[in-house]
Formats: sequence, structure tokens, C-alpha cells
Amino acid sequence: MALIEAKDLRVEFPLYHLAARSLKKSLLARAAVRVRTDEANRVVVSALRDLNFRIESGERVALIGRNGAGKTTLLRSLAGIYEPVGGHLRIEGTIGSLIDPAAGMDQDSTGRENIRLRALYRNLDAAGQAALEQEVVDFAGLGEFIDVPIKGYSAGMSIRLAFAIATAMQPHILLMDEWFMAGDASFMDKAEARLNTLISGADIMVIATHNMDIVRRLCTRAIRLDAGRILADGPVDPIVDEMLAEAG
Ligand SMILES: Nc1ncnc2c1ncn2[C@@H]1O[C@H](COP(=O)(O)OP(=O)(O)OP(=O)(O)O)[C@@H](O)[C@H]1O
Repeated sequence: MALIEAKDLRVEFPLYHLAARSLKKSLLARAAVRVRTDEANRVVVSALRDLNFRIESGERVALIGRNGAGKTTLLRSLAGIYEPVGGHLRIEGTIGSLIDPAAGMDQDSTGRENIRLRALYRNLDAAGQAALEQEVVDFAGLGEFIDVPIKGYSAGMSIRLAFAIATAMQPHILLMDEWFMAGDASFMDKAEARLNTLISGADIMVIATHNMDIVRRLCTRAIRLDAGRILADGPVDPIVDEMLAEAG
């Protein structure tokens, strides 16, 4: 059984480059709600503001909302990439992330070395490591590029490798950003079957996307964010219909 529970969850980003007082002032004046000065007198963007929700086993949740609403920030907070500055986040279950192809990868190491590193993080025994390596190498289909440092990979090659690694083990909680749709067509055919298996095997799925067809097809619940707050939370169709109607 998996669970995600957020209580008054708050995430902020300091804007270090906003050193000039006048710029700070004018920004604060224009976006008084979103940008504030914290206790240490730093200007910060409030990316997520006091979010409360509970996601239980069996739920397929879409994070939707316009650019800058906070979808990716929420996904990354659930993945443990961002630390909340306030509130509480409770996660039960293992997490698999299809969020950022570069996350957790060493750019100076080859594809194969990155797979081995990942197997070590996962505490696999020698047989498990060998099996993971073989499976990922076969699925990624990078040919001799598997033994080239990944900083030399094209965007599509990086996605193939990240996708193959991330989908090689079944998590309880699957977190996805829509980047995985960016693969080339022949790869996506192969990827789709694997993704479907991963989604149906996960207790909980959370996906951040602008694609309402994906939302309607894959999800049972939508959380609509706006300026870091929850605007609506419930069954997909009414929330998506309302958002599309507003967009005109
Ligand atoms: N690393 C960061 N540093 C500073 N501000 C950030 C950072 N990441 C996000 N933000 C800010 O947090 C807010 C939420 O951004 P986020 O990327 O979560 O939105 P989103 O809903 O995923 O948008 P999009 O649909 O454009 O991907 C934005 O105002 C953004 O500028």
C-alpha cells in the first residue's frame, strides 16, 4: 500500500540574482503575492503555497495548470529533489521518477557506467546488477553509444537511457513529467508498452502535463494548480472541462 500526504506544504526558491534593491522593490510591487522577502531578507518566489492533499493506493493523479503554476515543483518535491520550507510531506512506498533525464546521471561516465552506478544505489546483488545492466542496455538500444560518456549524447539518446533505467524496476509510486513523450516514434512504440506495464503495476501515479488527452485517458483525479495553490481537486472531467472553457 502506498500513500502521499501533504499538509500545508510550502516550497520557495530564493532569487539570488535579484540583488538590486530597486529591482526587488518593483518586482515585489508587481507580484506582491508570489514574491516575498523572507526572514533572512532574501527575495523568494513562493512556488507552492500551503498545499493540502492525500493520495491513496489506486489513484492516478494529473497535475494540471498553466505555465508556472507549480506542477513540476510539486512533482520534484514528491521525488525528494526539492526540500519543503514549510509543512509536512508523508510518503509511503518506493518512488520511481520519470522527471528529469539528467537527474541522478553522471555526465562524465558512459551509459553502461551510469547503469552500474544506479544498480549500486539500489543495493542489488551481483546477479541483480548484471540483469539490470542487460535489460537496460537491450531496451535503450543505443548500440556502441552505451560505452560513450553520456555528455556526448543527443537529447533523444539521453531520454532513451533515462527511460530504460527508470522503468527497469517497478516502484509503488510513479512520478512522471511529460518529457518522456519526447522520444522518437520508433522508440515511443516500444516505450508505450513498457510505460503501460509500469503504470498499471504502480499503486499510485502522479503525472504533470499540459496534454488533456493524456489526463482523460490515464488519470482518475486532477489537481489543478494556479500560482502555487490548489484551484481544484477532484474527478478529471469537470476540472478539465472547466479549464478548457476558461482558456476559450
Ligand atoms: N529552480 C528554480 N529557481 C527559481 N524559481 C523556480 C525554480 N523552479 C521553479 N521556479 C518558479 O516556481 C514557479 C513554479 O514553477 P514550475 O516549474 O513548478 O511550474 P509548472 O507548472 O511546472 O510550469 P510549466 O507548465 O511551465 O512547466 C515559477 O514561478 C517558477 O519561476
